[in-house]
Amino acid sequence: MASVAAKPLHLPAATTAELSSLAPYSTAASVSFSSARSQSSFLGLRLALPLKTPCFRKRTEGRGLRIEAAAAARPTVLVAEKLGDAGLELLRGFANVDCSYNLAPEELCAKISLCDALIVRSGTKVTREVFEAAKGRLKVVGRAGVGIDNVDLQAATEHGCLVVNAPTANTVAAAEHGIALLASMARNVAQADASMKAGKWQRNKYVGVSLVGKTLAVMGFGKVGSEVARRAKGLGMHVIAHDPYAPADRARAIGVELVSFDEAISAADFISLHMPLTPSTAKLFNDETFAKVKKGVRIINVARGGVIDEDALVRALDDGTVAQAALDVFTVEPPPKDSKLVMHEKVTVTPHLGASTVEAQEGVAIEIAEAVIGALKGELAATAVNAPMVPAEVLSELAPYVILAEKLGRLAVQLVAGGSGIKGVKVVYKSARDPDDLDTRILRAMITKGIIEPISSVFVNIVNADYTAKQRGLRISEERIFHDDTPEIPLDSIQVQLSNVESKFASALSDAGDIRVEGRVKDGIPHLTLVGSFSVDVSLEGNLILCRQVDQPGMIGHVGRILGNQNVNINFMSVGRTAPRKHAIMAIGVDEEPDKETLKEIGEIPAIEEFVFLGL
Ligand SMILES: NC(=O)c1ccc[n+]([C@@H]2O[C@H](COP(=O)([O-])OP(=O)(O)OC[C@H]3O[C@@H](n4cnc5c(N)ncnc54)[C@H](O)[C@@H]3O)[C@@H](O)[C@H]2O)c1
Ligand SMILES: O=C(O)[C@H](O)COP(=O)(O)O
Repeated sequence: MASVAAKPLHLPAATTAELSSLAPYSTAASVSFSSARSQSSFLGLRLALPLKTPCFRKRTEGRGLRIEAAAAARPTVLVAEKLGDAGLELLRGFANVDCSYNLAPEELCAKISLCDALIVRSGTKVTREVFEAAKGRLKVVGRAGVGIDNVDLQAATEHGCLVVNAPTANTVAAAEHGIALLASMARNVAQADASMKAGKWQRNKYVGVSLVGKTLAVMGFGKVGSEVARRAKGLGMHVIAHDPYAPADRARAIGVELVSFDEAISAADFISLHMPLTPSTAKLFNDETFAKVKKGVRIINVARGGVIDEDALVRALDDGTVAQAALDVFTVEPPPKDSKLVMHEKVTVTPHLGASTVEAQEGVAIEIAEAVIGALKGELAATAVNAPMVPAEVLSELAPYVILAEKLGRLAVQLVAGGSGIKGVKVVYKSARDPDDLDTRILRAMITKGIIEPISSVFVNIVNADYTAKQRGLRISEERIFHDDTPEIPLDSIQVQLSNVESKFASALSDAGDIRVEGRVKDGIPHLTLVGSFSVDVSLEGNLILCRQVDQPGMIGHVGRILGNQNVNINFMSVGRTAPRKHAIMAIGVDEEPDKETLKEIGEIPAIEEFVFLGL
């Protein structure tokens, strides 16, 4: 293989396509492309650049290109429920913040198309209608808390909208509230308080039960459940837990035994609920379940109202199966004023106060503001709910491979002859890493983006890549090949194969008849290294002309002259051949897009057998 560098390499610069993709948006800050590129590329520029007025100036800085928004336009964040001041302050430093609380569903739908981000707590239903009404502008929904059962995740994913939550800042508050309800229920604090305020002194009526030595079953041994368990042990309780997905050693470490569902509910004097509301936990506590509990059990729920069949609970309270219940959450919030459950004398209630401490709300507000700002900047949030969580260090290591992956997808799809329809995509990663040490989800998403975006109006990002591929009937399979090299480098090469398609450039077909392109990262720059069965070596910047020719002297000069005459700048040229004087492939990287006449002239060179122009 001969490789001729016609010009020194440039670091990746924003292409014409990228610049034009910025057009419908303006931005709060600047987006810069340097050798490693900004993380905005991972989620797609449209996620990073949310606003409307296009007003960019280009200026070269060192070896990269920087694009800055000349307009002072900023993204808009709609805060639909009360959020702590510290979080609001952070948001205001970056975006226009509209705090509009208690919006009716139609008011939310009316506002949302003007917003780039929406922040809610548990009181706002973010339905499919909201995503549809957003008309593609909404880039991120931030749930200032843990439970995301009020957000239609499927609709968010289909619309390429990232959902992030604040999963840790209210854990202790919720656990403390669970313990507060446990203790106050056992000692009838709320009932006795109401009675005294009604002028009564009922010491005999409000005899309670002790906690020490009693068995508490923690149902759902996650963040809140394990904190409740820890505290209950401090109160001298015997704690068991049921959680089908919790590791036994985590439970053992705090002296808690993990048991089956039936064992837990039949042994417990107190049952505390801490699982999420999902299709499999909805109404998990029902008539059938209450039939198995120890008679006179007491139940605490600071998880979600929907995990209990509330009518069944009223029946169980009425017949004494359940002695008392303490509830912070309800199937419908707020519950109806005449709710039998809320009004039941054996029930202690609070209006979803689990997360409502000053400390927790400050923490949640900061956690969600940071996640939303990060997402608007195009970074992958560590608390993403509907996208793969890729740690920052992994992202930065994979940055050039992410660009390579998208470009290979873009190249491969442009080699398909119209009408042949792509079905199967195979990606082969060659790496010295153990498969567990190489997270390819983001690479797969970017290949999908590269394949789908040039042939459709769909905007693909890491959130909706798998969904969009499935929608289009695109099957993407991945294969790892072990490469005997240093595992310091995450990948040796990425190969993209499109099966069962015809190519407009027959030389791109492998012996098996698949379109095949392979690339590597060299000095941080993505390179194309294989087309069909031909080795080449060309940096993936700007545009590419691929020619198959009879290998003979003067070809490089001939094509170079035609391009030069039209003032088309060549940034790289590489020739790969099967054998001297047989067939060769010439890959030419060009900064500008040659006009049709120029391309025709190249095609008319007698030794050129086929050629194709590819925009990257
Ligand atoms: N009342 C409040 O204000 C308040 C505050 C915080 C959290 N919450 C709610 O508490 C719940 C727990 O929050 P978290 O932060 O601990 O979440 P988490 O994800 O850390 O823990 C949930 C646990 O439930 C387990 N689980 C799932 N399905 C289960 C099942 N069928 N049976 C038993 N366990 C199951 C999971 O394995 C996980 O360990 C959530 O519903 C959350 O919305 C309420
Ligand atoms: O899931 C949660 O984080 C809690 O239920 C808190 O909800 P809230 O933010 O509406 O108080």
